[in-house]
Amino acid sequence: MSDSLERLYQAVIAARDLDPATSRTARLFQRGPSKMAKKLAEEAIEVVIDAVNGKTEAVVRESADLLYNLTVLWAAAGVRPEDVWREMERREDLLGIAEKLPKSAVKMSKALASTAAPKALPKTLPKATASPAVRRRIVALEGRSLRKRH
Ligand SMILES: N=c1c2ncn([C@@H]3O[C@H](COP(=O)(O)OP(=O)(O)OP(=O)(O)O)[C@@H](O)[C@H]3O)c2ncn1[C@@H]1O[C@H](COP(=O)(O)O)[C@@H](O)[C@H]1O
Repeated sequence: MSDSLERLYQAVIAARDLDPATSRTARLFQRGPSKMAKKLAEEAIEVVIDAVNGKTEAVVRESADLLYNLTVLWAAAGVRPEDVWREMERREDLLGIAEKLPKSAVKMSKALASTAAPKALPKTLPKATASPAVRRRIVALEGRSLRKRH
């Protein structure tokens, strides 16, 4: 998928300077980031509505529109696809799966950091039987405390 997105991103960059009368991408660049953001939000809502209504094919089509509008906004914001892949890899290394740090883990790590003697983290992580949320939280805390040691 990342190859397709990277090809699309390059095509969007190339289309930026085309004639807005014939290129939708050039027209989006001409109208600026607020129009791009509006289109991206509209596409996201269309994906949500089609998914809730079980329209799988429509979800596929609208998701392609969503990704197109996302790459346009990335280009306008100076974000490259590889910047996003790097962030996803960082999260995968930290949490084992590419997702944001659970809010509760952030709160817990702040609470632990504020106590005088930080509680020692378990030497070994709980067996895989623990719920993913628990495993992620401990891994996340370990990740944050490791960062703090630098
Ligand atoms: N991948 C896409 C792409 N995906 C979706 N779209 C456009 O995004 C629209 C989907 O958004 P909407 O549902 O809002 O469509 P719409 O309601 O007709 O649009 P508006 O009335 O809101 O303007 C589609 O109708 C397409 O016109 C795309 N337009 C261009 N590309 C690629 O972008 C590159 C540059 O193309 P041009 O913009 O044509 O130069 C090329 O590689 C294209 O393949």
